[in-house]
Amino acid sequence: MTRYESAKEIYAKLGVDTDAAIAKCKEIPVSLHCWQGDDVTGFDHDGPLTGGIQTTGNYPGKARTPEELLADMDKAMSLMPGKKKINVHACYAIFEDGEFVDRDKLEPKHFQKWVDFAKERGMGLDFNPTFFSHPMVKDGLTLSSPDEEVRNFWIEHGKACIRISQYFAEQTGVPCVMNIWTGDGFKDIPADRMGPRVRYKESIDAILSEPFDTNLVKPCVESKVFGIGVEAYTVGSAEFSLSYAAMNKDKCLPLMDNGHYHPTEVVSDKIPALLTFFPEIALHVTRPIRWDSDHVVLFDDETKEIAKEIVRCENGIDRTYIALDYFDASINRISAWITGFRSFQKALLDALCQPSEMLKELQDTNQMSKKMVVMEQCKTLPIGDVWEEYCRQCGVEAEGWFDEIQKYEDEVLSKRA
Ligand SMILES: C[C@H](O)[C@H](O)[C@@H](O)C(=O)CO
Ligand SMILES: [Mn+2]
Repeated sequence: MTRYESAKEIYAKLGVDTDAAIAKCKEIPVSLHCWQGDDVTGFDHDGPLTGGIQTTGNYPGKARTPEELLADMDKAMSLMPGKKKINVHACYAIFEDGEFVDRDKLEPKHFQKWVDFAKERGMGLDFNPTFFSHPMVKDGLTLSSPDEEVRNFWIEHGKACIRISQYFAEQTGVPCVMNIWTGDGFKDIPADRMGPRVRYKESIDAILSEPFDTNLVKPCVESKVFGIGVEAYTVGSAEFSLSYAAMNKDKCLPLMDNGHYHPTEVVSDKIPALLTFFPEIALHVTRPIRWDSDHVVLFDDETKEIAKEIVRCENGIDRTYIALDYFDASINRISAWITGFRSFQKALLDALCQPSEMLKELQDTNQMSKKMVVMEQCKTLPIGDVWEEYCRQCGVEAEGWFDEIQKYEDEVLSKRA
């Protein structure tokens, strides 16, 4: 008997069909963020990363060109099991022959290489307007700026991104999630907390007035508690973003990033709360350490709980758009990509292998002692053997893949100046 056959029998005793779990896991798309590959630099500016987020570390070999980034992404994806989408930020526009247009003038053609790349690999694309690392971020503000010229520039950027998202969806045949996040806020106590929020609301309204097919483009608003340099006040707070999405349910989704809340809050508990009211939601899965530090996602307790809620909630898998969002510049970036993606895949597989129906029944019949005992039992089930089988069926190694990364580092990354 193989290890998988033995594991299958152990799970079956709890009513879990591991073959079905493996088959389901292969169907769930997880969006891989292009920005882990170059520390959120992009191709449309030379300046540093600014606007409330920060990468730390200086590991050699970062991608410097579109060709290098796409090659690195390909290498990373070749070692990941499961279904992927690709998440692109607007600052990753690829210009041909010295052409340059500013963010308010971007067109689908500036992302044609991304579209070709995704289509060749049978993947969908997600998109993000880039409201940071740009001179039009004035006094730390974009869509909420009191300066009309600044606001209009960023509204035009947002509208351009809606058109590009629609193009992505039409080209790939897969809906495109378009996430609006700005770092707008203040370092110290504001005198006017409402004015920026009213302007932010009106600016998002203006962006979403751009015509688009709501079946193809899924605009989201991402909240945040605070960012570097804007410690006192964030315009797009949790209450603001959730209220905006709730009032515009027909064309906007709430996006929760699990690094964007107070450290004792958990997104796993917020998922069923939001799915009670919203037809669809979106997630950025990350790993915060003390703050929104964007460490590489691991197979840790909260990651497992997030996956369990996606799987347990009514049609949660079909109603949740999952994307990863982390950027570690202190380690091999391709290894970071793979470790985070695999960790979330593992969490999804683990969630699909839980005896969820039985546990729910125990809860609903108030058999809490037995529920606790079974939940504890589940923690030592042989998920590693199911993972091994999942990876085998997906054509990748379960473990041992780091040798490939070391080889790529020696042969390719180390040659980059
Ligand atoms: C680059 C992303 O848009 C960014 O990380 C955003 O989603 C975020 O989480 C900012 O803290
Ligand atoms: Mn995020």
